[in-house]
Amino acid sequence: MDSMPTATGPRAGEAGGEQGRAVPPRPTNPMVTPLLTDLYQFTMTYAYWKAGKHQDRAVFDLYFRKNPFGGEYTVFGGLEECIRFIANFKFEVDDISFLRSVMPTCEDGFFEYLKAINCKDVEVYAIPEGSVVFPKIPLMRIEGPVAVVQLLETPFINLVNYASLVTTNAARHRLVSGKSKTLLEFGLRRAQGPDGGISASRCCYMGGFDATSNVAAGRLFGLPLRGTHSHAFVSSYMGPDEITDKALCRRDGSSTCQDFVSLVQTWLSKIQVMKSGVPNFCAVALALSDMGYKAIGIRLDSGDLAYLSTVARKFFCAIEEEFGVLDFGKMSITASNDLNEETIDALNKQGHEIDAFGIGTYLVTCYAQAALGCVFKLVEINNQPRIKLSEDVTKVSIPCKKRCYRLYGREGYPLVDIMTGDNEPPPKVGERILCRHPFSESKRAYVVPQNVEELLKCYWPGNSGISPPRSDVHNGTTSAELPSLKKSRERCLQQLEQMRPDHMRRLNPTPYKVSVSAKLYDYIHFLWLNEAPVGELQ
Ligand SMILES: Nc1ncnc2c1ncn2[C@@H]1O[C@H](COP(=O)(O)OP(=O)(O)OP(=O)(O)O)[C@@H](O)[C@H]1O
Ligand SMILES: O=P(O)(O)OC[C@H]1O[C@H](OP(=O)(O)OP(=O)(O)O)[C@H](O)[C@@H]1O
Ligand SMILES: O=C(O)c1cccnc1
Ligand SMILES: [Mg+2]
Repeated sequence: MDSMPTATGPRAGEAGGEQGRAVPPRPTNPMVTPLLTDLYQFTMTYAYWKAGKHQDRAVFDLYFRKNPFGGEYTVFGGLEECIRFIANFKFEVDDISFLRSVMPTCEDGFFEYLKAINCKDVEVYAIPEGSVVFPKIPLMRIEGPVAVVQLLETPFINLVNYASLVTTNAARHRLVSGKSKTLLEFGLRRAQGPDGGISASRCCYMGGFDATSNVAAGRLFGLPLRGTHSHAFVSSYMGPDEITDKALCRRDGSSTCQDFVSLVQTWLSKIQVMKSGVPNFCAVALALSDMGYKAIGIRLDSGDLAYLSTVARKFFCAIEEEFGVLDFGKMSITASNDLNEETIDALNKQGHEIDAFGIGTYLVTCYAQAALGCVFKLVEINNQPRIKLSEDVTKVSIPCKKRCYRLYGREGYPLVDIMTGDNEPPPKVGERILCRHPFSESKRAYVVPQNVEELLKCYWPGNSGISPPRSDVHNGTTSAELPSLKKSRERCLQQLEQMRPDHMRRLNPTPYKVSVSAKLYDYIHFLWLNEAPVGELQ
């Protein structure tokens, strides 16, 4: 379990010790409580209870239907917060009082039932956070008493939807920038409220950013913090005369320069050729260098960033050459100002000398696409498969409790994801398997996998959860530990790199194949025909 501190109070079960196991902390945002759901979930829970079917064993899949940003991949985020949520799922006394006031016709027995609800009978299987994922494949499979799991629909989608969207956005910015660039998330001021800002900082780090300017997120998640300074700071000085304490001690403490400002001005007189802040920066950097300090660099925040970065780099290199200041030419150049994938792509095409991009508004608001559109669909109840039909074939759900695998080809690339029925034997390395498009009869392919990866792992009850003692093996899958944020970031970067490049390109990327086994295909279409009414023409 991630050992990040939380600002929201003690870990559930902390006092009791729960057999000495570590326990997932509360959700990062204290607003994430069992009331953070839609009213209709309570209406349905009441109806399940009233009908005596609240304990029916249900299986729901959480998935999305289409990749965002015109791309052909998504990065999964938000799992840890879901696990924190169910680990601490409990109605407080005043939650119950409030629910009584909004559901005045419900019997006392229903509220007694709600009071006693927790998630000890719920199981959550999920793809590890930070994984590259595709439409239709369940990101999470949630099993448990139908009335309880129904209450999880809204908060789970809420926790996964934006997290996955912004992680994907961050990953896309990483891919267009290239591995060698430093990416700084500067979005807090433009994020959709405090929660948008905090979640964005965590997710952008997971999606491949290096650091954030968001101090609260730095503290909550242990993220690297970085920052420069703004125009206000520069323009707050009317002139050098304002600087009263002019002394600067050498870095090694050996002596003190009584008038550092004059030292800077001497340098400035030697290099003043460019009409910008760059010579000012260089004069200070050179004077600092005299005193044994090393300046870090500049940030460009307006104008033509490709041109200005090139001019600044030339200036730095000329100074290195002229005055023999080692590595002055390698001074870091950060750029910001309404950057996004397109502008970074344009800068790359023009050629530039930027080392670090500071990206805010377009990144955290997910300006190019507002939501991912995750859904939570019932796929089985009391071992009976359920299917949701729709005129729109992309909206037909894939029934049954399923297992999901990623099959890798000879060159090491993932070739296809495949869903099978829960009881089907898993695909085997070196054994040919038929992969079928779930809805299009003619689309199918044989695959001989060189590697088979099972995608869904059991995260709840986890082997570090507050869940009651029970076998750590569920459905043949050993409970997985939630990885640290750093590990999820590594997973994300490694998986992005492992994908075939044509799936990842920005323009007209090739769709990655998502399939079902032949057996599941037949079963889906059998159910479909069974459930779809036959029309009558007159
Ligand atoms: N070389 C470039 N190629 C493509 N886009 C660029 C380039 N340089 C900067 N941009 C982008 O062009 C836009 C310029 O913004 P804007 O019109 O506000 O100009 P500005 O120079 O920032 O003005 P101001 O100084 O008033 O803020 C920004 O979105 C920036 O990221
Ligand atoms: O541009 P973003 O990608 O959102 O990145 C963050 C921006 O926030 C700051 O300025 P701000 O936008 O507050 O003021 P400015 O536009 O007047 O510089 C900073 O200088 C960046 O430009
Ligand atoms: O540190 C910076 O340069 C910064 C931080 C937030 C927003 N804009 C810039
Ligand atoms: Mg701006």
